[in-house]
Parts: sequence; structure tokens; C-alpha cells
Amino acid sequence: SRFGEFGGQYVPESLMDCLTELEQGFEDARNDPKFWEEFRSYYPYMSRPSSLHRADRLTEHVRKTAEKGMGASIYLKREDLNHTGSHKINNAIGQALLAKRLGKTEIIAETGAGQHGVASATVCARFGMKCTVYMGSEDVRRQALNVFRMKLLGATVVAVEAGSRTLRDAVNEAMRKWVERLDTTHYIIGSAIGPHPFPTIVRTFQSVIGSETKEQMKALTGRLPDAVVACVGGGSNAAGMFHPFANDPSVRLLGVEAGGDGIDTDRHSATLAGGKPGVLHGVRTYILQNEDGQITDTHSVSAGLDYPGVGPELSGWKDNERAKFVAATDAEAFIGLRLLSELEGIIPALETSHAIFGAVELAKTMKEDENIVICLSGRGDKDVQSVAEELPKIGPKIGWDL
Ligand SMILES: C[C@@H](c1c[nH]c2ccccc12)[C@H](N)C(=O)O
Repeated sequence: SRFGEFGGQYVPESLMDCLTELEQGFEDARNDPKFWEEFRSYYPYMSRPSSLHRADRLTEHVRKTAEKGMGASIYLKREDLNHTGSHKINNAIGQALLAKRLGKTEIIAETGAGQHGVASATVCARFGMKCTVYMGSEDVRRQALNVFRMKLLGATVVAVEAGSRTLRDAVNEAMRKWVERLDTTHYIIGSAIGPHPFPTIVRTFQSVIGSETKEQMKALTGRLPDAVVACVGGGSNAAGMFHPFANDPSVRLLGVEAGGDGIDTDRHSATLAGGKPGVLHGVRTYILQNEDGQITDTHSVSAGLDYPGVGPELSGWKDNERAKFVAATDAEAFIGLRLLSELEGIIPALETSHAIFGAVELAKTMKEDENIVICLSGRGDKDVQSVAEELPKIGPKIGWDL
């Protein structure tokens, strides 16, 4: 349950029973081939395995702007083509099957941007389980479309009025409610955060991303990729892409956080770049906090990365330097979004756009015979409206100015 000095269970006594039962149930399932057979039986529904292919024009763009002989080939792992439009379904299906195995009949979940809420509501509809999603009232207001989708999928959305009325308050409320209804209820947490065993559970289900990537790159290129890149909010898609490569030192791991208006401002969500170790939501990890230890308000143009904590496993990889973490600002994320849209005809989620910008910068520093894979964690349909107003500000069409 430890990732270096990070991880653990910093929770009230009343939560320990829940966590102990969950840990035993998860270990049981994880070691049972029948559980994984059942998980894979939903691959057609999830649209797994997700495809992986080369981004030819994005690679060409990098080579035009890099020095001679430089510019790694960029490949895309298409988690945006999964059912519900992101990697979130991997964790939701896995945890719902685990809940059923534990004899639970209802699910609770938290959400901020709404993606995890929608994924949880989706699997509960599929499995016939009652679903209650806790969501900060500020997020209910600004993510109305996803609230509508959750209700359409049969879930109940509870607006949380405490604190900043955003994601971190939704996590608190969901944990409080879980303690009250442990015997019938499982809490499907939306990212690789929270007290042990949650970060391990989420990373295990999301590892389908990295495991498939390893196989697909060996088939396509005959070897391991030289680097893999993922955006980092709570860290679920990054943990899932990185973990299968953690013991392959030749594979560089790059996480790209939300730099907002810049990490030298107080308006960003770059927890690993600008935070320090502390405790949040029952786990020791890097968090954005002021000198009194109060959690600071975060900002990102992408709601999915807008979280003041990060998974403890990523904090461990930062401290033992297995992974490198950088931050892309809102403006740089828009550049990543436009590059992929105009050069590959793929509109990525704003969260994912941070990883695209980071991967392009990394590719410029690598040789042409090297290969990078970007975890394309989500599609951008949800963002096109909010982006439309911003786009003119970031200058002319990128694709044509080469
Ligand atoms: C990424 C996902 C999410 C859901 N729960 C989270 C907990 C911590 C960090 C992120 C999340 C998203 N923000 C959402 O609200 O669904």
C-alpha cells in the first residue's frame, strides 16, 4: 500500500472496515482467472482492445520544426474511442464487477467534470445497479450536459454544497456516504487517488492501456516504445499507461500536468510540479497547499485535470525519478488540441491536449528512429463549445503555417 513515502490509509477508524473488506475482495478477484475472464467478456461493450496507430502528419510537423535527423515517430493509443469517450470506462467496468462479486447492489461515485460520473452511470445501467453520483454544485452548474447524461442513464446526481463545491468536496461527501451504507454499497472512485487499496485498484484496471500498448508496439515496430506520454489529473490514465512499463528502464515515462495560467501563478493544477507532500482524501501524496496546509484552489481550462491532489503511485515515481512530470499551460493545451485536430483529424479532450503538447516537445528532442506513444485518454466532443470562444485568440491555423 506504499509507494515510497506515499500511499497508506489516513482515514477515521469507521472507514478501516470498508477498506479492509475491499482490499481482501480485490486481492481475491485479482488472483481469480474467472474474474478476468468476466472483465474481458465486456470488451465488445467497452470497445477494447483500443486501437494504436502512427500519427503521420503530427510526426511530419515535428520533423519540420526540429533539427535535422531529430523528431521521434508519434503513435496514438486510442482510449478516446472507448465507450463513453475516454479511459474512464476501464475502471468503471472493473470496479462494478468487483462490487457485484462483493455482493453490493448499489454504487456511489464522485465527479467534477462529469466524465467519471457518466462512466459510473453507464456501467450501473448495464449491470442493473443503483447509481448515486456526488458532484459539487459549482460543477453541476458548469457541466450541465454531463448532469443530463447521468440522469438519462438512470443515475441520481446529488449536488454537494460544502467547501469549494467542486470535485474535492464531492470526494469527501462520497466517502462519508460510503461509511453509512457499506453493507449494500461500493464506492467507485474516479481516479488513482484515495486510501489504499483504491490507487492500486484503479491502476490495475487502467493497466489494460499500457499492457495493450506494449503488445501493439512490439507488433508494429518489433520493440518497446522509447517513451510513453499521458496527461495527469488524478493520474488514472497515466498510472495505467506507465505501470506496465515501470520495470522497462529503456521506456521513458512523461506525465503532463495542467499548468493553467502558469505554475508561477496561483492559477494552475500542477500538483507534482508545484505541490509538496501532504495528506488529502485519506492518502499521503503530493498536494497543492498553502503554508498553513490549507488546500489551495486550482485552475485548469480542462475540468478533468482540475484537482489539488494526485495519485500516490505517481508521487512515488516522481521521487524515485522513474517518471518525469512537466506542466502545459491552458494556451499550450489549445495548441495541442489544434495540432491533432488539423493534422490528424482527431479532436482530443482538453485534458488529453496537455499530453499532445508535451509529447510534441519531447519528440523534438529525440531521434527519428525513436518512437513515442501518447495515451489519447479522451475525445473532445465535450469541449468543442467552450473551445470555440478561445480558438481565435491563439492565432492562425497551425497546420497551414508549416
Ligand atoms: C478525472 C475525473 C475524476 C473523477 N474523480 C476524480 C478524482 C481525482 C481526480 C480526477 C477525478 C474527472 N475530473 C471527473 O470529474 O469525472
